[in-house]
Amino acid sequence: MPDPTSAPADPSDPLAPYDAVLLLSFGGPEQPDDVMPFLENVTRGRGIPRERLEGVAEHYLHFGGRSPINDQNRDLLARLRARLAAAGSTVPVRWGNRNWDPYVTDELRAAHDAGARRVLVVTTSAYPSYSGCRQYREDLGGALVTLAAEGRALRVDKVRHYYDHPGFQGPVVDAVRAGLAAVPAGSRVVFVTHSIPDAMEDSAGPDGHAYTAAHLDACGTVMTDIDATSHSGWDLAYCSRSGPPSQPWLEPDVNDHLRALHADGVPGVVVVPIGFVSDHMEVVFDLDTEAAETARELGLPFARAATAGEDARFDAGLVDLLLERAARERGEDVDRVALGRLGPWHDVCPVGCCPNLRSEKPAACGADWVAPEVDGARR
Ligand SMILES: CC1=C(CCC(=O)O)c2cc3nc(cc4[nH]c(cc5[nH]c(cc1n2)c(C)c5CCC(=O)O)c(CCC(=O)O)c4C)C(CCC(=O)O)=C3C
Ligand SMILES: [Fe+2]
Repeated sequence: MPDPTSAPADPSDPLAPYDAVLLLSFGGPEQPDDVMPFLENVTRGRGIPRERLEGVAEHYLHFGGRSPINDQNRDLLARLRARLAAAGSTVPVRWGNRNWDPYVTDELRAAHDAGARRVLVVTTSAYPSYSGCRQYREDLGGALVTLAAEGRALRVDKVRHYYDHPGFQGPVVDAVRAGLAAVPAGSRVVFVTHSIPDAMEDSAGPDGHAYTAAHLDACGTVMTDIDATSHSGWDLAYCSRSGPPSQPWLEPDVNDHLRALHADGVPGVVVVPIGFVSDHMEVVFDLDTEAAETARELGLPFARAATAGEDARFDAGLVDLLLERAARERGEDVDRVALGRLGPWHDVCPVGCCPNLRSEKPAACGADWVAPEVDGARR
């Protein structure tokens, strides 16, 4: 296999015109000493109360101060490299994060120094919202501004959201089936995603409410593939609420919802973390620890369905999306595969999509991005 971190631009590469790929993720601490600095990175300027931060620090320390997310991304990176190489691409693939080492700015700088000028980004966030879309785009934008001031000119594009892609939904269908096989007949399917402030939901996407619309569409589409006699319906619930208590966030909380289902006489639940692509801290703490404990207290049979990220169809789907976007950039007419009723998400986010309600920051990969002037001669 060619060196995955340095390869020249090649017009015959299936990823042309791109000359680098960046897997962009959230990041997480690797050891106990990283926990507080990581949490400060995540919450800087976000108005999160100190008590919430200390509570979340304990979740991480409960798991040895190490988030599972980085190793999951290392594994995904290796699978993307292998699959792209098998597809005949020699374009280097890197991994960078918003909130922890390896940081996105450092990875883009290294990509530039290895010769890259057009980078295609794929994130580990499947749905639109400020947190899942523009915030990643702002960090890319900030990185490009920093690099431009250093004389490094780069262009980045981002693959469309993939909650509606078969590479994401196929594994979820199998996970729901496996979960239902592990609980009593007539159990309820409880899809779970990250809660966000109501104000973020109201403004998600170009016209608002795109976060819940995308989730409900994905859940409904997955359920069309599930035997209707094997369950007693489905709902969408939320986990990981943060922010001050005075601020409304999306509800119901998954724990409250399990209590309500138990009171209704539901014989069991399959909790499906459809909002997350891998078993990171929200899944292993908020669902496998907290929600599982709630179910145990209620005596409610409980199964937690797998996330999509470890399934081979997931990395195959991301590679299809990378190749699709490259083909579209070359002007080819390619079919944009999308399940459900909403149609494929934007390749380039429209102006004002998923706004930052706190401050205006330049965000890459959108129609409102203005490339910074590049200083010096290194371009
Ligand atoms: C929509 C969404 C996703 C899914 C999309 C995506 O994947 O990006 C997501 C993912 C993740 N969130 C993560 C961790 C955290 N999120 C926090 C805080 C927040 N998340 C929010 C939303 C989301 N978050 C919001 C609205 C806040 C409040 C602060 C703000 O308005 O910005 C905080 C601070 C403490 C707290 O407030 O809970 C932490 C530590 C990790 C890493 C896990 C690990 O280490 O394994 C991952 C993958
Ligand atoms: Fe989060």
